[in-house]
Amino acid sequence: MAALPEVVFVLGGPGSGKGTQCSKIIKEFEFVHLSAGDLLRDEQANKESEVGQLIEYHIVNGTIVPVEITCELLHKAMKASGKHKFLIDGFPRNEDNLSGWTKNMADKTVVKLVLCMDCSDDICIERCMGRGAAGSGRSDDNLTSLKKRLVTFRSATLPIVEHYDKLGLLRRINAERPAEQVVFALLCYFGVMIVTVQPFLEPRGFIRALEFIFAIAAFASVTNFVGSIGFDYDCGTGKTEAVRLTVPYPFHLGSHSENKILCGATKPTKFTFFGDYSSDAQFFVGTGVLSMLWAMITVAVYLLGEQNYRLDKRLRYVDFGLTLVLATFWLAGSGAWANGLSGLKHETDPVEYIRTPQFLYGLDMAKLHNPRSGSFAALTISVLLGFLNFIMWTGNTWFLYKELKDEQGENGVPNQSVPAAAGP
Ligand SMILES: Nc1ncnc2c1ncn2[C@@H]1O[C@H](COP(=O)(O)OP(=O)(O)O)[C@@H](O)[C@H]1O
Ligand SMILES: Nc1ccn([C@H]2C[C@H](O)[C@@H](COP(=O)(O)OP(=O)(O)O)O2)c(=O)n1
Repeated sequence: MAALPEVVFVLGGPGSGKGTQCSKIIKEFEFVHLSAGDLLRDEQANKESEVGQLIEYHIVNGTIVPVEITCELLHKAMKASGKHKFLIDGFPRNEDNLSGWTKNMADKTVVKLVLCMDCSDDICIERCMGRGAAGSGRSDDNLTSLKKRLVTFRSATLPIVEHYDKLGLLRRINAERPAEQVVFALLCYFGVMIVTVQPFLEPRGFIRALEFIFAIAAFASVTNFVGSIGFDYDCGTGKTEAVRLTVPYPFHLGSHSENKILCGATKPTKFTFFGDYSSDAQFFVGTGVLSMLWAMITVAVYLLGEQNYRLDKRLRYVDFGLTLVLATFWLAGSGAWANGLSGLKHETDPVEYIRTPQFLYGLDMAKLHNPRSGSFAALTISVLLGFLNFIMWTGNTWFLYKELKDEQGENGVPNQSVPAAAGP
């Protein structure tokens, strides 16, 4: 099922800079800017509109137009854009706006964030008067309308701001600073809330973060493993000496030997194993390292370049292809490593070891007693982690495939692939 359209509301007093900042945000982020005030002014300017006069009355008096009108205009504009992410400025402005939105749009959209532009009345008035003097042509950029609008903002809009604050969706911005500083703060919020967290709330990003952790866990449990077996050596003087032989990664047992001085002898005794399980272990570890690297690269891309990732289909095909290859590697690697581990356990069984004279160099086997085996649990867990990785990478292949397919429009045009048009 396709995700619901996302909405960021931008609130603030008249002249606080909502429109100015929205037009800067959409240059950096793939959002469509919809200004409730602009939509109402356009409707009011439409000679055929039945509600034009009603809108004009509210605008001049600084009061709020009934939500049925505003919500329908917003809904129409959202549908007409064909896009998925909206920056809605100047809405919801009162209780009526909020309940109308909740009734008609709450189940069709997700509100991701509410930005509030904090600005003193004096600065708001100064900016709106400046906007009027610069030729905005707006019937409400005059002192009388402005004073009424500020009263409306305080009495009707601030409770809505508080409502979103309680929901944890509100971000306040000091809008009195120069526009460049304000936009910097806003872009940080967008970066953190929209770009950083969002990809990890979707299956692709969430599973990729888990894959990163589980790939490390899988190969680290093999590379960090140092197993051991032990037994006692009878010195023949009533004394025994404990012998411990290590079984280190990469488990090329034939080339690993240990020299031990036993019972004060002048020459050391060489102990070795037979067998080679290094190719199974190294293939498994290699798959883990490759997976970790790919997960790291894609996590960085999701974090810093989610938009580019969505826009560039080649990137998504590469992600899909490599994820599929790594899923296959995990299956092959885990299977091979499970088989290798069972051979390794057999080869390093201490009971067998002390009974097999040809493995020992000039040792009297009758002097070896009390075989002790170390724990291989970490390696058993690594096999399980390998198969878990296989399941995750296969699952992610499916989600990446679904994403590629879902975002394919009717004519093969990706639904979200075109950056938003510049706003007003
Ligand atoms: N940070 C700012 N510093 C100075 N002037 C600003 C700033 N932000 C906006 N303005 C100016 O103030 C006026 C009102 O801005 P606008 O974005 O239209 O506000 P709003 O949409 O909140 O009514 C515009 O003339 C704009 O150029
Ligand atoms: N949700 C809304 C938004 C605006 N209006 C009306 C009433 C407002 O005073 C005017 C102008 O809104 P606009 O957002 O353009 O005004 P400012 O950007 O805050 O100066 O439109 C409304 O009735 N309901």
